[in-house]
This record gives sequence, C-alpha cells and structure tokens, in this order.
Amino acid sequence: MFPSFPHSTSKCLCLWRFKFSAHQRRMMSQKLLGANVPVHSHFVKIVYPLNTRNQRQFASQKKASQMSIIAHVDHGKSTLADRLLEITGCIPKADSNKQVLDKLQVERERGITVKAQTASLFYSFEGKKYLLNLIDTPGHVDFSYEVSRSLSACQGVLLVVDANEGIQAQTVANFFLAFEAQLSIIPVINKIDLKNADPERVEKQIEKMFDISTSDCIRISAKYGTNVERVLQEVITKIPPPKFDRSAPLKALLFDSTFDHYRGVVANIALFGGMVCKGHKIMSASSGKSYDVSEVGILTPEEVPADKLYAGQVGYLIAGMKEVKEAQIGDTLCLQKQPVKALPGFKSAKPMVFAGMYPVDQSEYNNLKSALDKLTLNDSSVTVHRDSSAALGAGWRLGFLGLLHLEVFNQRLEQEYNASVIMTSPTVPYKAVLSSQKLIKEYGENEITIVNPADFPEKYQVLEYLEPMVLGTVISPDEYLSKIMALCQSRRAIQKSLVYIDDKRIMMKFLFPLNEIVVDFYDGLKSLSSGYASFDYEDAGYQPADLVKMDILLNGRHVEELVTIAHKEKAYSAGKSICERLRDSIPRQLFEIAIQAVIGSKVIARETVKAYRKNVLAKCYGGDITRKMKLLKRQAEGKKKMRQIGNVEVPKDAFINVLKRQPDK
Ligand SMILES: Nc1nc2c(ncn2[C@@H]2O[C@H](COP(=O)(O)OP(=O)(O)OP(=O)(O)O)[C@@H](O)[C@H]2O)c(=O)[nH]1
Repeated sequence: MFPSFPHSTSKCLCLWRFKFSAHQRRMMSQKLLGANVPVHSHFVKIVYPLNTRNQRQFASQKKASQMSIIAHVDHGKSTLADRLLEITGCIPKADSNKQVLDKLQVERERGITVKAQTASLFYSFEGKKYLLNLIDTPGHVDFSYEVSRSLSACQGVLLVVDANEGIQAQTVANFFLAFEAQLSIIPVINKIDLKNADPERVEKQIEKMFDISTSDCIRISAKYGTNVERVLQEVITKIPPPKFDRSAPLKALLFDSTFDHYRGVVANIALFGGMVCKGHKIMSASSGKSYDVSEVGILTPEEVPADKLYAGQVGYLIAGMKEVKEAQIGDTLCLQKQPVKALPGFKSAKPMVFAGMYPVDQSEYNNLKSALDKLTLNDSSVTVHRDSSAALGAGWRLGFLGLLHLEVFNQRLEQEYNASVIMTSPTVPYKAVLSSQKLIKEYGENEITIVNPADFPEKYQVLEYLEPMVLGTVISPDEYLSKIMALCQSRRAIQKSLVYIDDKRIMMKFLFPLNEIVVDFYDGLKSLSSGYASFDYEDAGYQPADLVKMDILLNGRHVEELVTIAHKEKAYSAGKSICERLRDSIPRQLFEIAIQAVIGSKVIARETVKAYRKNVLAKCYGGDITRKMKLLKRQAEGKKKMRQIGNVEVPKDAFINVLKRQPDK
C-alpha cells in the first residue's frame, strides 16, 4: 500500500526518508507524477513558448507557470521577488531593496510579510516569451494559512533557504506543505554574499532532510541579483504548466480578495478552465448568486486591466460584489449558464488564540462592524463571532492563528480603517467535559469549547478540563541544547525526538500545551540561543489538564479584559506576573490603586500603584491662557486612550502588553 506521508503529529518529519524503502519512495514518485522517477528529481520538463502581445495565443499554447516563494522568516522571499520583478521589467531597477510586494503599512513598519501577494511576470528565454505567476508568501508561522492557500493556485515553489542560517523550522513546515500539495520544489540558497555563508552545508542539509539532490540547489544573492536569472530559467524548465482546459466552461478559484471603497470586492482568481471577460454573467458556486463582470486584469503587481483572462492565468476580477460576504475565499466562479462542479476550496483555518474585541465607544459599533467585515475579507483566517459583555458592551470574539496575527490584525484595523478598539486578553480554546445536567441541556452537548474565559464552567460542573496541545519543532545549533531543554521543561513540554540535521544543528520535537508557547515562548527561545534557534508548531489535539479561572481586580472591580484561564501549577506565578506588569503599565493617579489576582475568593497576588497628581499646568508660568488650554486639551486626548475601570484609568494597550511581556517562570 502507498505509505501515508509523515506530515502528521505522530511522526518525526526529518526521518521520513529513512522510514521508506527505495521501492516505497519510487511509489511515491509515481503517485506524484505518474512517472517512474526518483522523488528528488521529480521535476517535469515541459516548455511552452509565450507571445505576450497576444493573450489568446498564450492561452492556446499553454505557456504559463504558477509558483510561490516560500521560506522561513527573513530568508529573503520579498527581496528575491523584487529582483524577479526587476529582471522581468515589472518594476524599475532600484538601488535599495524596496520589497514592493510588501504593500501594507504594517508590513513595511514591521519588516515582515503578512499577506501573500501575486504578480504576473513576462520573461523571455531562448527567444520565447513566458508568463510566470509569482506569489510572495509570509514566513511567520502565524500566517501559514496564507501560504497553504497560495499553494493551491501553484504548480511549483521556490524554497528559499538562507546560506548562513540553513534550514529552519518554517523551512521544514513549508517544504512539507508544498510536498503534500504535490508541487515541484526548486531549492534556492540565498544570501551567498554573506561573510559566514556556507551554501555547501545548507545543500547537504537539504539533501538529508528533503531528499533533494545538492546539484538541484541554486545558489543566489537576492540582494545583489547574483544568479537570480537562473532561478527564472529553472522555473521555466522545471515547473510544469497548470493543468487546464480552455475549451471547458469557466472554472475559477477565488483565492483571495480585497475591498475597494469605490469598486466593491476585487477578487483574485486562478482560472482552471475556460475564459472570462468584461460583460460575462458569472455565478458563485457556493451562493448561486450571479454578477456582471465589469473588469478583469492581471497583477504586475499593480492591477493592469486586460481584455480577457484565460485558463492557466492568475488575475483579478471585479463583478459588482458589494457585500463582503459575497466573496467567499475558496469559492468557485463559473458562467451563469454553464454551472460547473465546484473546486475543492480550502480547509478553513483553525484559530489558536481567541480574544474579545469591543469598540471603545459603543456608538462606533456599526463602523467597527463594517471595518471588521472588510478586513476579514482580506484575511480570511480570522474567525468572528458576536459577543457581548456587561462591562464592555456589544462586540465580537475573534479567533487568530497566533498572537502576532492578533497584533497585526489590530494594527491593520487602526491603520487601514481608523478603528479604535479594546481587546481582551488572548486565550487558547480550552474544552470542558460537563457533568452538570443543567449545563449539558443549556449547551446541547456534554463537551464544550471555551473561547471566552468568562464562560469557564466551575469545577463542580465538569468531569474534566482539556487543554489544546501542539507538536513544536525547534531547530538550533547543538550548543544551546541544555538551555532549550530547560526552557521547554519550564513550559510543561514533553520531548518526543531529537535528531541531527548536520554535524552541528539539531532538530527537536516537543509536545507543548498551546497556552505555554502562544505568548512569549519564541522570544525566550530566540534570546537564549542568541537568535539562532527557530520554532514552528502544528496542532496535536487535546489533553486533560488541571485548570483554574483567575480574575484580576482593580480597586475591587473586575477587569473583564484580563480574566485568564491558567494551569493550576502556574496560576500563582502568572497572577503575580500580571499584577507586577499591570502596576508598571498603569500611570499613577490621584488615589492609590490596588491590583489583585484572585481565584474564586482567594487573593493569590497583590500590587499597589501609589497615588500621584499630575498637574499638567505646572509647566506654565504666568498667565498664558492659550498654552494652558493646549496642555489641558492634550491631557484630554490622552485620556481618550484610557479605559475607565471604576474610577481607575487604564491605557488601552496595557492589557495586551501585560500578557506579552511575561518573563519566563
Ligand atoms: N546580505 C544579503 N541580505 C539579504 C539577501 N536577501 C535578503 N536579504 C536581507 O534579509 C532581510 C530579510 O529579507 P526579506 O526579503 O524581507 O525576507 P522575507 O523572507 O521576505 O521575510 P518575511 O516576509 O518576514 O518572512 C532583509 O534585510 C534583506 O535585505 C541577500 O541575498 N544577501
């Protein structure tokens, strides 16, 4: 029987090549390609020339390749994308690295990609022209949903690995995403210009871990453009063109979308059959609703209108979808008169972290709702459910793929939609097996998922609590082994495996409670390994756990944002830490503030913020009234950014900072 591929939580990823016999691997190759070729050389050489001036000719001769650039964080995806865009004339040659595909303000400020971006490139090789569709993807684990969605529109990937850092945790995770999707993989060793670059070592790692021959690796410097042209040539020779049927009816996968204030929904589509142009009446396979196409085009990466889009192309489409919910990611679009069988779509993202979101001012509820709708259209991995709270009013409970994802989403809401929100402390999705018949009747089932700590059932109402687990991968130089072990043990981890990926670097697998790694584990790991260790994780189900609900009080008032579920063993240190951090985050006020962490009625930690009077007018000498008014106005503006709990004013971002900066216990 064909062996199942070991991208499962129970098997060690790097050992897969040792687990399978040569015969089994041959079988895998056959299953992948229908050809008897070894896995490491499973690229198919199919070359189709392209005439760019005539899209029809391109489409009829099938001369396109779709590829994504995937890599660990900071290994140079966006820089390589820049060079590819320059070589193909999409953007002018720049002196500095512009990272044009990182379009969002948040991406530029943080220097990370959070959103996959598409660009169509035209490239001449051996006298023929080709259309290459490129997708630059994020590297951080919190945005892996973007990667997996992008891969569904591709036939191949450029797997970029830093020549100095070598294979890292997300390199492994991304490789397996591409391998499972049966894509051609072109390994690219980047940053060979660095003083400490060791491409030979990295090639050997790639061979050992992924069974890809060292001779298949391309050594480049994306920063200086060295050898980048060869990457394009390899794409043409090694990535097969998409499978499509131009004579079949229109079949387009809606794989991403954005909301434009004037034009409505702009849908990014990959065409698997037929053709679409302005004036076509198309239909959504999921809703059955029909629309008139008003514009189609390609992305270069700017939107460039085109007469038609043909099967095999990736582009955008505007069809008068005014409501955000009309553009479902993963939906299939077809002609109204020629319905087709829907494409498989995407597995929905599984949120790892939940937090409540409320408008600072309830009168802003509708505006915030509309902003949320539009932003979730562009980031479909966020789940949104309506929620309400006595203290914070009407709001939502949102699910994110990680804390960075939560922060980036929050920042995008503020920057792109000018929204001002209160976020509650993030929590992972716990479960409870209920014993109370009353609760079972109320929920309609005996096992419930708790995404809001306020709904945490009392101990006497449950048979057991369950907490979510993840299988974490740590890759690091072996000199940090003992420190990493100590850190992982302090996070209640169980070690599952340890293997050497070369003579100096190790890959370890641990089973972690998700709650222990979601906030600041990665920061701890980075600092103890001087930045050399990397981390990635995947879902590993649930395990029973001894959990308690902890409340935080400010002068005796509950702070709804900070209700936390903690493991019993960790509750005391977590409570103490939150109180200390809160003490440092709350500005002194006219009266003393008592900060308490309580479990039930028992106070487990307490801190005090001393009284203080900030007299902003003290800076004014004499009777300059305009200056006095200016200072009072500035103070009033500052107060708007505060959340009032009883008579205590708390800066809005204090809550998330409090949880983010917990030191390792
Ligand atoms: N020396 C050198 N630096 C490079 C090279 N390629 C990229 N860099 C630098 O590496 C850093 C990260 O590059 P990015 O292109 O942003 O990496 P990325 O993989 O897109 O990052 P994420 O999207 O955040 O995952 C930047 O400072 C680049 O200038 C290279 O070939 N040589």
